[in-house]
Amino acid sequence: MDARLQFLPRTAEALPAPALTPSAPAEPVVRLSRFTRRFGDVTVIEGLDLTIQPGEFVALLGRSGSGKTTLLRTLAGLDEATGQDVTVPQARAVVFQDARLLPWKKVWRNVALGLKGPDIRARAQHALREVGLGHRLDAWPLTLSGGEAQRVALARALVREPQLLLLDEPFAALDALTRLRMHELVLALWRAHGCAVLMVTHDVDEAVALADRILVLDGGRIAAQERIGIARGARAELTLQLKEKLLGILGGTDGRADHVIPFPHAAGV
Ligand SMILES: Nc1ncnc2c1ncn2[C@@H]1O[C@H](COP(=O)(O)OP(=O)(O)OP(=O)(O)O)[C@@H](O)[C@H]1O
Repeated sequence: MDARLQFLPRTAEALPAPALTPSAPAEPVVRLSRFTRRFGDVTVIEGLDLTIQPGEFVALLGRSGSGKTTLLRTLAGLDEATGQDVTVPQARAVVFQDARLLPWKKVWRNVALGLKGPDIRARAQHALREVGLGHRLDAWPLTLSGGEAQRVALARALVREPQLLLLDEPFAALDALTRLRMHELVLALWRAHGCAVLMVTHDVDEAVALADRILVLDGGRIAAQERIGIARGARAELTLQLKEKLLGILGGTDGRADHVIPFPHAAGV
């Protein structure tokens, strides 16, 4: 790890989200041990170990086809993990690149999907307020912008109070300004809810801006990881330095990990 990253003090902003009690050593929310996934003869992930602590914000980078979505789908329970040692919390939620709203259900009903009880509209309303869309409760999904639809998808995830929030390139389809606003929103929601986050992204800048820890998946394993022990507000000057390092690992030149020339694996972690 870069010495500058290692020795800069952690500030309050960089500490885990507030729902945690620092005195109680918490169990990890995710524990994968020697996890392997094959599709036919092709091994996508091999012998991968991964632990995520409560309240931790982890970004997962990797070239196209490196298995990021496969790993995320396993953690979401959407892919089989037969015979594997996989520990994930029951309370988990996923947000994909596209919002996947049901167009025939009003916005609040999309958020409340699967919830039970007399107060589900109020719960959906609360979640929609959190993402700044309290006024679009009765709107139809097709009347929303792309950014608004992703906010609804976030509300739908958070209304379930997940211990683990899985984000699969959630901002990739948004314009640059909307993406920056969504970064601020996700950080605010993460702090308010105290859940652990695993975010798949191709965007090194996004990973540096948001995460406590960045993992690079390559060759079916975690090829590198970086911990960022400084406040998010103070990261701008580090971005270039860290970006160069991560792009070196990914073998890229333009900030998008899927546009890169093959590069030898970095040292394991
Ligand atoms: N259901 C499946 N059947 C067969 N092969 C699959 C299946 N799902 C994924 N794969 C293969 O596994 C590999 C990893 O796919 P995955 O979608 O996890 O990669 P990724 O890192 O998320 O890629 P991208 O960045 O392009 O989204 C790819 O080669 C893909 O073709």
